Amino acid sequence: IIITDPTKIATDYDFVIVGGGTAGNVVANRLSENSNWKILVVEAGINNAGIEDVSVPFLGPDASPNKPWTWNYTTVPQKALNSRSMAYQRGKLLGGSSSINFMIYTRGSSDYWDAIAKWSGDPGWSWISMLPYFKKLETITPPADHHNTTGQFNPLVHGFSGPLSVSLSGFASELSSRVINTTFVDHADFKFNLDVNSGDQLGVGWLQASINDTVRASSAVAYLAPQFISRPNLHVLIQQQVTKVLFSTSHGTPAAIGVTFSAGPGAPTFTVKPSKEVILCGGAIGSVQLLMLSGIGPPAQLNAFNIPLVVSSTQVGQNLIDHPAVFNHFSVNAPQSLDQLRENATALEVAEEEYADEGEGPLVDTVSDTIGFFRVPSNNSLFQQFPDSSVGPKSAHYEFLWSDIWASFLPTAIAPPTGDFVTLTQVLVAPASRGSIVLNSPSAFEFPLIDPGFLTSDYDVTLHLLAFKSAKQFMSEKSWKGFNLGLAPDSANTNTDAEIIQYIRNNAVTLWHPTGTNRMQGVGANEDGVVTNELLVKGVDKLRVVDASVFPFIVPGHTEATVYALAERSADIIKTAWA
Ligand SMILES: Cc1cc2nc3c(=O)[nH]c(=O)nc-3n(C[C@H](O)[C@H](O)[C@H](O)COP(=O)(O)OP(=O)(O)OC[C@H]3O[C@@H](n4cnc5c(N)ncnc54)[C@H](O)[C@@H]3O)c2cc1C
Repeated sequence: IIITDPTKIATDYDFVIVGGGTAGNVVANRLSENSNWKILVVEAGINNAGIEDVSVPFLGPDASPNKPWTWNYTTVPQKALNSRSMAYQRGKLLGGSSSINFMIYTRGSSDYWDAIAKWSGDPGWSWISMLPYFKKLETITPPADHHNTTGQFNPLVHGFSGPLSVSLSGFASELSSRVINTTFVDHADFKFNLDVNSGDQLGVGWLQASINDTVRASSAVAYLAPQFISRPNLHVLIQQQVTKVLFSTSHGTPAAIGVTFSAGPGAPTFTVKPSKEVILCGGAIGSVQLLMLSGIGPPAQLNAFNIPLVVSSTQVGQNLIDHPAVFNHFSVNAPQSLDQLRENATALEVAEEEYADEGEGPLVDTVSDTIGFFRVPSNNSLFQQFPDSSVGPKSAHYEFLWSDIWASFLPTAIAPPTGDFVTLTQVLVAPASRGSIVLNSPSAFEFPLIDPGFLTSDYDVTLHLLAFKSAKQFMSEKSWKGFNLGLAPDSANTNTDAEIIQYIRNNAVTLWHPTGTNRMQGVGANEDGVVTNELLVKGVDKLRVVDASVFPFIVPGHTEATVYALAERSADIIKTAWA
């Protein structure tokens, strides 16, 4: 049941989940499988239903920022990016960021999950233990054009009956054939990978996306589908922001007993008290801010705003990791490129009609349909200066995505009015730089200060430089002769290493993957983690965090699939704890 009037909620909940985003809806769905438990989700944003920008895959980049359904954060000036600030939006609607993201579905590598298991001392986080959760959460669905997908993914490592639809591209482009062709006829560095989600991610393969036929599959679409949201024991309250977690401190360890929430500054404040647990699923920014406002965080920061300390937890808001990306534009000899959709209103109308009438055409797809993961060779001099940042020998340092259009998230990289382009996006998936989130106000309605610390490690600058050279090499292989006409003017001044580095500092943007700000406790780690391996907040009872903030390091890939799997396992942990 979706509730909009806060006075209509019940008084006898077992669990209160803060945030109906990617993780929150998974946990709500799984806990409400037990009809003896009553669940309340409190979501700050609006309902996702009926928003076109949020549903049509091709419009993904238009779903944010500065929409009524986004948290319009910006970063502080990034000193290693020539002091640029950038938009740092998150989804503020049911589905959270899974309702506004680009639907790229990557699980990371087996190394990644094994590294979390080792870090936390919990074998339940290992690849072998998490693979069943990935299978449980997904249903591989046919692409919109119903082409034969044999040889484009490995069905043995996938699920076919989970809530979340995952599919391959449903609109064939000349670009993707060239990308895949490069792996067969060209350089050995660029090998084909049948399935980058098999645990072995290295190489180039077909991209899997959280799309169901012609529409986005978000955690709201999947986990709050009619058959689930109709459960009488699952209540989802929208447009109410949780402002504080309440603790009982009467005896021994403080225990979370409830939360307060409100529609905004000046609006009435309400309280709800579940009998079992409060579960924070507010995301890597929201959950951090809420913990601090509730008295859990670095004491000096809380003191600065006169917030009474409940538990000193120095790592809340620290260890912010994100993926910096550079969108490289190549002029191409491809009159059929998707650039026509942004240059020619009639072409866009035709595509919209094709989408509406037949469920086909370019609008069924997200920004890319191929993806590649690569390592810098171990004999590179970089590793004489710096330790290897990758999570293991089978894991990438950088990633490529190819788009059949001029794509950019930089206000200054404006698309030329005419011409055809390929965007090769290079992403640093194993960055060494770390940032932080700190409070800026004691009010829940003021944004915290967000500093991803992009490229503050020189190691990351060199990795991006190497990735850029590798991107140019890829685009000059035999398969691209006559097609690739060279770098577009915005990246033409990149002949020397110094020029490339300047170009990277001027052009790097976020891929919106903030991770790690409430990280799990490491076994024997010198520094304190915020949550245990079972995601309980250390130092208090009956409070958990289940979202992208708990990962101790960042996935070499995109974050949504990892959050879905994390939430699936967390639901099992919670069910076992209260069995
Ligand atoms: C523009 C963009 C593009 C992206 N592209 C991709 C991609 O292509 N592939 C990919 O894998 N990942 C992508 N990501 C990242 C991915 O979507 C996120 O990492 C993931 O969805 C995070 O899940 P979460 O559950 O941690 O947080 P979210 O999904 O953000 O959920 C948090 C929820 O909590 C709510 N909330 C927060 N605070 C409160 C509060 N105090 N009270 C009540 N509610 C609250 C929020 O409104 C939100 O609904 C992208 C993200 C963005 C923003």
